[in-house]
Parts: sequence; structure tokens; C-alpha cells
Amino acid sequence: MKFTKMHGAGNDYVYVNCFEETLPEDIASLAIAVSDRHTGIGSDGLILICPSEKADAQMRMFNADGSESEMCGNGVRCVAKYVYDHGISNQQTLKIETGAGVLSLDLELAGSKVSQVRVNMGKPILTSAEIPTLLPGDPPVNAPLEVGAQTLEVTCVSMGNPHCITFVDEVNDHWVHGIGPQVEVHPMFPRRVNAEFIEVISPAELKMRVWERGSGETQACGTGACASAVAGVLTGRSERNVLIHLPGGDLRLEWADNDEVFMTGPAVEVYQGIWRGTQ
Ligand SMILES: N[C@@H](CCC[C@H](N)C(=O)O)C(=O)O
Repeated sequence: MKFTKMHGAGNDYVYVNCFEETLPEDIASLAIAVSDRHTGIGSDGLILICPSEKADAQMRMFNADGSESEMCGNGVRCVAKYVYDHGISNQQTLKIETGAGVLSLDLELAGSKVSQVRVNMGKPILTSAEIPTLLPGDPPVNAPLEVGAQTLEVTCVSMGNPHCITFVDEVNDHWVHGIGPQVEVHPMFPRRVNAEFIEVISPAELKMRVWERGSGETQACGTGACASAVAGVLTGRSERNVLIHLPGGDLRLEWADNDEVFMTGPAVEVYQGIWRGTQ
């Protein structure tokens, strides 16, 4: 199976061009195998670039534990880069079908290759039943969430996939590795959740680390950055236009007046290879 390794702000996935490749039926096991950083290719998960009847391509995204997610913000920028750079489409505005609907993406070129992508990520989902969470409020804003001996104040937002945002004084390992895994599987989140921890540098600048559902800590999470930008506005901590610093790079976010969230960030191809399985 031919694959391409790509990343967006350090959030790295193995990408397979399903216009050309045929995959085994058990994609969850394939995602677990390729993602392993010791015995596989090493990645935060597996992303399939597939033909679509309503868009230039369809993205399917699997976490490192084999679970399928509805959306991946950093992934969809890389899918757009792949579609353009590999000649599947020559348009500089692309439509990509995802589990969160068909998204529109504007490509910025450096020479003949895509370097940055601006994505219309659509409107955030703010009803607790749809996020989904059992916490009260549409959406829950600064809602109490008991984790061990601590009570966090969390704000929940879905960008097609669920996010639980906690604003903290200092983003550190205690939050990401101590609290993140407990938030991910907390009974208040029936489909598990991605846990973001945010330090406010100024109303226009946030620092974020994430514990992702199904993959653990990653260098960046695009949907998490969108959800955190929305949470910053909902809690009165930040402006509608913010720069978010993540361990793997920066993302620019705007929650526009028409309620749509726009994310701009890099997309990078690292190498191509052939996966021969785990014989
Ligand atoms: N890193 C991604 C999100 C990937 C999916 C997530 N772990 C989930 O299960 O929802 C992004 O850039 O959005």
C-alpha cells in the first residue's frame, strides 16, 4: 500500500490515496498498526483520501487507537494539499466531504505547491445533546466537571467532533497527562471527548495543549483550536480573532459574525513510502 506522511502544525498522519489504493476491510487494525511509533510508520492516526460524489474528495479519519472520528482540522488541510499537489484537482478553492459535512478550503501556494490552507470549518455545534455531553447548558459554559478530587470549569463545543475546554493558569503536564486522559473517558461524555487546556496570553493570543480522544497528546488539534476559540468568546476571555500557539506551530482562528469558524494553518508533505504490513 502506497502512503504519504503529512503533518499540519506537527499533527501527523499517514495518508492513503484511495483513488488508487484498495484497503483491507479492517481499517481500524490498519490504523493501529501504521500509527505505532515503534513498530509502524509512526503517526497520530490514518487518513483516507477517497472519491466523493459531492466534493473534490472525501476524508475519512482514524485515530491511533483505530476509532473513527467525524472530523480532523489539521487533516483536512493536508487532504486539500494532497488533492492539489498530486493533481486530483487544479482548483485553488476545493470542497472536501467530511463527517461534519462538505467544507470549503482556500489554498495558498508557494511556487506550485500548497503551503497554507484557510478552511471554512462551519458553525460550531452548541447544544449539549449534539456535542454530545450530559453536562447541562446549551452549550455548557464554565460548567463544573468532577475529575478525581478536582472540580474543573469546562466549556464544551463540537466542531463535528466533541471538545471539552478548560482554561488554566499554566498549561503543563499535570493538565495534559494527569487530567486529560480522565476527561477523555469521563461518563459525562458518551462518545468520549477531546480535552483542550488553554492559557490566555492576551484576548488575541492563546496557548493550547490537547489530549486527543483516541490518540493521546498531539502537537496540535485543528478542531480543538476552533472549539477553543469559540470557548474563549463564550466565556468572555478572548476576541473573535485569535492566534493559537500549539506545541507544533500556530493556527489563526476567526469565529465570524455569520457564526462560521475559519481556520488558517500550514500543511506539509514529509515523505512517501510503501507499507508492506507487519510480516
Ligand atoms: N487532530 C485532529 C482531530 C482528530 C480527531 C480527534 N482525536 C477525535 O477523535 O475527534 C484535528 O486536527 O482536528
